[in-house]
Amino acid sequence: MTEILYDEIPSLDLADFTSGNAEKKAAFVKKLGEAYQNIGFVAIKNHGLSKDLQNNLYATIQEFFSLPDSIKTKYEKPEIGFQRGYTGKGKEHAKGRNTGDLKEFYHIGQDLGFIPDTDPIRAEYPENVWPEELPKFREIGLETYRTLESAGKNMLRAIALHLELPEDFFEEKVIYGNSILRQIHYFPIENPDEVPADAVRAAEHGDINLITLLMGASADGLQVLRRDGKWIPITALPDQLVVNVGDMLERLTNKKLKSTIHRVVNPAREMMHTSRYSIPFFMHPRSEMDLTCLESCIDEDHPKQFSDATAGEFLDERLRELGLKK
Ligand SMILES: O=C(O)CCC(=O)C(=O)O
Ligand SMILES: [Fe+2]
Repeated sequence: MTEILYDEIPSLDLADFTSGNAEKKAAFVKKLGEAYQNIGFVAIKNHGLSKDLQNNLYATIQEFFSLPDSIKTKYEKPEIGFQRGYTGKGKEHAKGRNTGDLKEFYHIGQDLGFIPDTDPIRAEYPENVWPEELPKFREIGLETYRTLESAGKNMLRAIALHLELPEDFFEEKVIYGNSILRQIHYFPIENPDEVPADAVRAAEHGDINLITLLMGASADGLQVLRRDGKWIPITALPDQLVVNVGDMLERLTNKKLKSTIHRVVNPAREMMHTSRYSIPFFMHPRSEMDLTCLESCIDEDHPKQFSDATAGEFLDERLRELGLKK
């Protein structure tokens, strides 16, 4: 297949998929499929996340990150691989690197309060961690989590149709899935000479999960690597979410859908003293999901490229590679 080289990521309207108009729905699936077989990224509007909620969440996390390190580290949980609560500056590095990224972040996971007692997945998840300094964080964070999870489910329905699977193929795999809402602060650096010469805000990487939904960031810097080697800046509009394919979906589809490498570059030296905030939602399935390549994505021209693994096994391997798990 000749690859399409986009100069920017395609924009889609999620309402075309959800509004009940069959023609618009089919057109959405086609455009999404084309984008995911090429650049692996789209920007969508009408995703259901209100501007107010986004603003409230940004205001809350800015308040959190401005607390002194001695308070923030109270909410750090190395014993659970930092999967909930705070992760301090420079702790995470991209796969294959040793230099830590110039960021700190805070994780919200699937909240135990919403999972029925009868579902054994409860036992796999740690409790969320809520900073006592910010009483509103819990409500705002969980509402954002649920809204993005529901937008993600719609995107997965469209992906299933593109793969000629039943529309609800992912439904039971993502219910009470291990998704993570990560609020990131790329912190100010007063003296750029004090950080390692090769340290960047986020070194190039592919996301681990099925899909990522990313709220508009507070500043530029995100770039995706096009297949001809050119880095394309992502400039999503304020009303859009960026939604990209992660490594789990790439595995499942035997690379039919592309988990595209991306990074966040440092600003110009004179702007290094400024902060950047961004909030990705990493949509994960339940740990038992089988990521074995779909038979329909394997043929003579596309031999199977991945060994069989469950989502849980794959996640554990990647967390160790990122320095977050021993
Ligand atoms: O900060 C951003 O814009 C993107 C962050 C990202 O790619 C990630 O956390 O996986
Ligand atoms: Fe990413």
